[in-house]
Amino acid sequence: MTPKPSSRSASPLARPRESRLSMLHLAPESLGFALDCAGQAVGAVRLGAALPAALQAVFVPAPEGSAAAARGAVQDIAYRTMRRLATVEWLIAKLVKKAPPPHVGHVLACSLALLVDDEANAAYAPFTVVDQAVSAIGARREFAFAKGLVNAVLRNFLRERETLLNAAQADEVARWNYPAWWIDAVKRAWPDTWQAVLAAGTTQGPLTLRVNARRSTVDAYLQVLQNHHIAASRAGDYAVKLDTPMPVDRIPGFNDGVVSVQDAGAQLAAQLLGVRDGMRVLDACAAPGGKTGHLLELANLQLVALESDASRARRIGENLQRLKLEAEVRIGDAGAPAKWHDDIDQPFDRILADVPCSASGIVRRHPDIRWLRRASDIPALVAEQRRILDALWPLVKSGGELLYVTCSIFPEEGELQAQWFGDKHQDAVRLDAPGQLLPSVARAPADTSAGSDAGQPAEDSAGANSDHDGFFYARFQKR
Ligand SMILES: C[S@@+](CC[C@H](N)C(=O)[O-])C[C@H]1O[C@@H](n2cnc3c(N)ncnc32)[C@H](O)[C@@H]1O
Repeated sequence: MTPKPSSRSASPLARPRESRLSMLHLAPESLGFALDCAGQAVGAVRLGAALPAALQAVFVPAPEGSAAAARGAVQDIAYRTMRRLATVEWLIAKLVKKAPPPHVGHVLACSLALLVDDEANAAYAPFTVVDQAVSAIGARREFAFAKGLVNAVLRNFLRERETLLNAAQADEVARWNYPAWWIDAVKRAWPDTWQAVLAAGTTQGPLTLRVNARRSTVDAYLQVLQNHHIAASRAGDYAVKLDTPMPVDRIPGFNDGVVSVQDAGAQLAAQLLGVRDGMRVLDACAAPGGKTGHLLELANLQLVALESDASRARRIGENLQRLKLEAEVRIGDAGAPAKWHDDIDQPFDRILADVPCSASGIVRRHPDIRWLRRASDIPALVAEQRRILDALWPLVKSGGELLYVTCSIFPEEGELQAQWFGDKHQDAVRLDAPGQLLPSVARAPADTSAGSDAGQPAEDSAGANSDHDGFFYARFQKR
């Protein structure tokens, strides 16, 4: 789920007039321009905005013609910075005596995020980063005074790089790049594998495709990719993982609906529901429609796709249009069926309850989530998930099934929730399902580093040594 802007800060993207930035005099294709824009996006996330919305807000006023040239670089820098935010904020605190103005701090954070990788993996040469960061700060009239500071901080970092990065390891937050409450929660939940779970979440997820079963097979599609000289491998019954991510419009067959982008762990949902032609199915929290599309690829269904957020619901239609498939899209609250379900006599054969959750299992694709969530969000989400489950259960036909799904790694939203449901609903029989899938990163056989999936099963239900996000699956049948 793409995280929504936090309700705590009503409009983190709207700057008060007095804090608006002055004109930026930089070429849109320069690294300095990208650092400035990424710095603005990081600043918005720090005020509570979701990163995709923050990036969108940065691009809107960008000079004409700059979007295409700069968008990729800005996005890449902002996402990298989110994954290393605690490390770079720790470094800034070490390297400056007095906290700089927020925009200067955010540009510094983005610049350091480009410098912490060793030179072999770095996206830009270190001195280019320093030079362009200084230009970015100098190009805003109100911050030009801080050019010397930015130059000194970045050069000092490069001089003391190893010592500083080693010292950062002693600070858990700076080392793992999650808030302290999150690190504690993962340690409590997964005492034997917590390091691998945290490390997996700071990698960049692969580009995984779902092959449309109506149009092709994994083997046939791998052949198509090979003909296009695109390296890829099987990652599940319908899943293909590209060795190198690429824009979707360059992926063969994407625009025609032969494949969709979907994580290998997420692809299990439609398979676990065991849908057959003619079934009546409710996809209860459906937007943007990833799992809706998969269900319809597997069988001819009477499918109701329910979503509470009208703007997100539009994306279900867009996705299905590309796949040339149809569902009945309804806007409504899954926790209040009386408002959208008037066919009381027609219960469902299958219900997919892909409920709102912490999204803690998909942080490698949405690295901002960890900085937006608060520990107090978890009990609120647990209560909401229970409300939705209680309301949906009466809509399941006798002999029918409900699949409970979260993209969370916290047991409160996973196994504990499934146990609560089974205890409460005596007519619910728990069926076989994967339970908790922890995020895993495919690795070479000899790799036993902390960043590998050490401590996790070598093989799981998403495929042998596959590379997938974190999910929880529980399946219940009504007696
Ligand atoms: C995890 S996402 C669903 C992802 C979707 N199943 C897919 O595979 O593309 C959860 C969705 O539930 C929606 N939602 C949240 N609360 C809801 C409610 N009470 N009733 C219906 N939908 C809800 C959110 O807006 C969000 O789009």
